[in-house]
Amino acid sequence: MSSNTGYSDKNAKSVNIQEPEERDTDTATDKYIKSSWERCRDQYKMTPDANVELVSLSESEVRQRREPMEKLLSDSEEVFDKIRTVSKQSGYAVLITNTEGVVVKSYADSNISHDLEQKGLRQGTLWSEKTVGTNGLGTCLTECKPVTVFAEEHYGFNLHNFSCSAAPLISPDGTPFGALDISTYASGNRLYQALALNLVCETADEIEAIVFKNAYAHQRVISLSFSPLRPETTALIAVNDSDTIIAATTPLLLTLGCRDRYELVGRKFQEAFSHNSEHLESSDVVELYVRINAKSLKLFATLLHHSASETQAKSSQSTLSKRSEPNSLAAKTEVAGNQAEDSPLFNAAGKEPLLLKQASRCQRIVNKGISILLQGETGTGKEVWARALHQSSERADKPFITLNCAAIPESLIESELFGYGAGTFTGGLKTGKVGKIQASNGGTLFLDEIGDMPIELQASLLRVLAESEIIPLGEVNPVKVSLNVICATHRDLKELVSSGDFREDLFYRISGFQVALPSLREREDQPVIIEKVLRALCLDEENAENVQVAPEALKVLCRYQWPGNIRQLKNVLQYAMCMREGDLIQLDDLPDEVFAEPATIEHQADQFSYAPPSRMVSMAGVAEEGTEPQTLSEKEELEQVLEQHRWVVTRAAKALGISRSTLHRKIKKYNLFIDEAAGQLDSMS
Ligand SMILES: Nc1ncnc2c1ncn2[C@@H]1O[C@H](COP(=O)(O)OP(=O)(O)OP(=O)(O)O)[C@@H](O)[C@H]1O
Repeated sequence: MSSNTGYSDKNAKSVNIQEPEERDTDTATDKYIKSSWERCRDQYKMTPDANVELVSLSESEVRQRREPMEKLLSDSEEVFDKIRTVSKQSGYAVLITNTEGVVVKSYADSNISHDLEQKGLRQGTLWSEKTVGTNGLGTCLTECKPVTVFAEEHYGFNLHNFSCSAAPLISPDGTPFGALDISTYASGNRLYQALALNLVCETADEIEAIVFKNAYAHQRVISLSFSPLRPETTALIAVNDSDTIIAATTPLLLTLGCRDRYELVGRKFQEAFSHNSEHLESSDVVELYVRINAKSLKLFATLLHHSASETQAKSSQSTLSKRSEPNSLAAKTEVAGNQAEDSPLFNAAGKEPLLLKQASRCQRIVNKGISILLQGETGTGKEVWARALHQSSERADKPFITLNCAAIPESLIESELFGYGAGTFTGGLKTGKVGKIQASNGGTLFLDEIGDMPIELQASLLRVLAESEIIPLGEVNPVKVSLNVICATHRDLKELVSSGDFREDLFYRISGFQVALPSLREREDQPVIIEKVLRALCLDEENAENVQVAPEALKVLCRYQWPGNIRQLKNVLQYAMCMREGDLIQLDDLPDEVFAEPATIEHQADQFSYAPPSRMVSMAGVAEEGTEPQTLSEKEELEQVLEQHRWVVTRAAKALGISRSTLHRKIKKYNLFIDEAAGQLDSMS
């Protein structure tokens, strides 16, 4: 067996080898088949007379690959039953692979499909294009597009008997997580295969919709269709509490003619559809207009379900209105009145109106299993807020564990998080170590500076969050954990997602509800915060209970820009406490930094790693919107590489060493949608 497959030779079984003839790529009619033949010849170095062998994985290797897809397979059982019924009648085998092309599940319900099983169309075989050459599953996964590979379109001569139609299975973040295929013996009639491709696409859409609804079970999900009488069940959109579109399914993107999912995802629903999604009511069909790529379309929207916070708000409102009808204003007042103003969250909010509102919202969702992401500059009180959330929750008497991803070396984050078994590391503790995740079991894990988490670890964290179990390093048995994770960052995570430095699926997993903590200079309650921090410091010093800030000193403090926010304020007041004589902090007691002009403050800001999102430089070095295009040569280089890669964005991005979304933005920025290229553009990649 070829050694580059990564699978053990002992499992390799070859099938039915014949001598193929020279393959003329110009005879391939379908553009995907043509590109695939070229890849086989040029990239995989498959010579036309090479043997095409099938790799069969061992049962445990297959189990390992099926495990992450187990939930999907059980959730989609009904959909699989439908396609199995059709396949049984028509003599097709149904195959589901992971992204490597390993068949993790197959159904063979007819005599023909049993026969196909014997030929290798069964669980455990590997159908990656790199290993087998042009084939339905492998080429579909490589192109990330539905394809039919009919008879002699297969690169391997020994596969010419087959006809396969496959469609990618797309996760809510737009990345494929596998492929679905139906295959049979090739007959002379291509029409059957066209129908098969249709069936496989529709089934893949239904599976995508199921995964989507599960992933956004706590968000507002809306279905959109062209006809009020036929509500589309697979064209779905998820919108968060701020009315921002956070995900859309492939059928919807195709319906709208989006060339890129970010033509929709990330936009405000109100701006895209001229309607606030909050105003959609379940069961009512609402007519909407959307404008994408200079095309205006009429659509019909149905709200499938509310977000968790809305549902909660609605149920508490209805309870209240039952008690205090007919005056709904009175009900609202009662909600406000019920909030314990001295609760940890209200205490952290001070008198800042924006934060008081957030405190009230957080109070409602804190025990609802909704992940909360805290965003704000350094020193704005993200950890204080996280602790307040923990103290306000049902987990208050359980541990609150913090991990600052920016403060420890990347190489240690994994063992800090997951812990390790006895004797796992040379130099590690002999007894092993319990990781932070396990230590926070039942309580709260606060992941500070989540934007600094290494990308490889993000996948492991996502798995832990999805499955609520960890496997400590060097151990084999998983440990169940009850997790409440609060994440915080001073970085613009969306920007990191765009530049490929932060996983989009993790972003949505950790940001069920976002709290933006304002900088100190933006706060309306500066004097209140100054007083509060001063009082806390006075408690630490004997006979300091009467210390006050003189009015002119207070004016200077309120005018200052505070790049280091409340942490810096604390340091400044500590200094002033040492300098003061008597009970009054005077102008002279303040450090020089607070007299700096705003211009110098920007410089200081860098020292405090103060980086407001609007000034953030993207990781891939892309100029921000509105800035001048960098150079003409960058545009030329992009065009050249895109041409080389036939406008398959995924491949071109890889060649350029940038993420797909960054390349999409550059394509837009330089207006590279020339007509003939636009047609070929790998839009959904
Ligand atoms: N609302 C508040 N009232 C009083 N002190 C506060 C408040 N918020 C924050 N502080 C103080 O400011 C300092 C910084 O707070 P905290 O560590 O929570 O900020 P942060 O945003 O998590 O910072 P970083 O991003 O650098 O981790 C701490 O000393 C904290 O006690």
